[in-house]
Amino acid sequence: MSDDLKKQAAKAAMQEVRSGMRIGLGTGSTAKHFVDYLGAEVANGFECLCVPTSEATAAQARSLNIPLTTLDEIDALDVTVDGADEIDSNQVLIKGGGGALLREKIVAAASAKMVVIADTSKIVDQLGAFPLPIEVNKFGLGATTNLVKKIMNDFKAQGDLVLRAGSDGQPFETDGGHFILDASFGRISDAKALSSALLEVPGVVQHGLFINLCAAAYLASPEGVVTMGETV
Ligand SMILES: O=C[C@H](O)[C@H](O)[C@H](O)COP(=O)(O)O
Repeated sequence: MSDDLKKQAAKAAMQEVRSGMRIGLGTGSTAKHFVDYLGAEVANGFECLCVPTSEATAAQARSLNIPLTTLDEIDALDVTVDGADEIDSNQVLIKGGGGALLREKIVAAASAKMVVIADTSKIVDQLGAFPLPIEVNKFGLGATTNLVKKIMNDFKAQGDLVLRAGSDGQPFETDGGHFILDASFGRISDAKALSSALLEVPGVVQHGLFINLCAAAYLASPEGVVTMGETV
């Protein structure tokens, strides 16, 4: 997706925020543009209190003087704006391509409204072409991997399960100190059942299926920004 389309989606979603709001800040190359736009507004006197979904977003927000807090200091947010790897017509998402899915899901669930920003290439008829990120505890990695493989088999996955590697070739470590398994399903026909099955595995911390969390989406195409769900 072109950077310009990411910017257009992020700019369009700025209409979701008002001065005085408590805002969740997503992670990734699209969310980064939203944080830039928000930072420009803050420089002009816009007031907000924000919770970042990753250390990377926190660093960016601090550099822009965006006031930050935590979900220990406040227990609810008005809105969260975040990217996605896939979105279907029911606004079910796959997220976690950047490894931030756990904090992203915690922040989205604490928000009155989650807004997705992406380009229209992220819209899919059926979820699953993008490998599903599954965040797992380091302890018992082999046993957890076997149980996840069994679930993939039960759900007729068409691809492999891969331990994500970082740029140094070592296993990628999340902000929470966990590993990520990327599960290539090919197609996911029952996201709810898959979610439940994965969460039954003791070593699975969380997965990247976001169900009943996304309320609205701004999706940019070369022809303009289309919306899904309850935009303002
Ligand atoms: O862990 C990362 C997040 O879920 C991202 O929001 C997602 O991967 C989309 O990222 P991008 O906007 O860079 O395509």
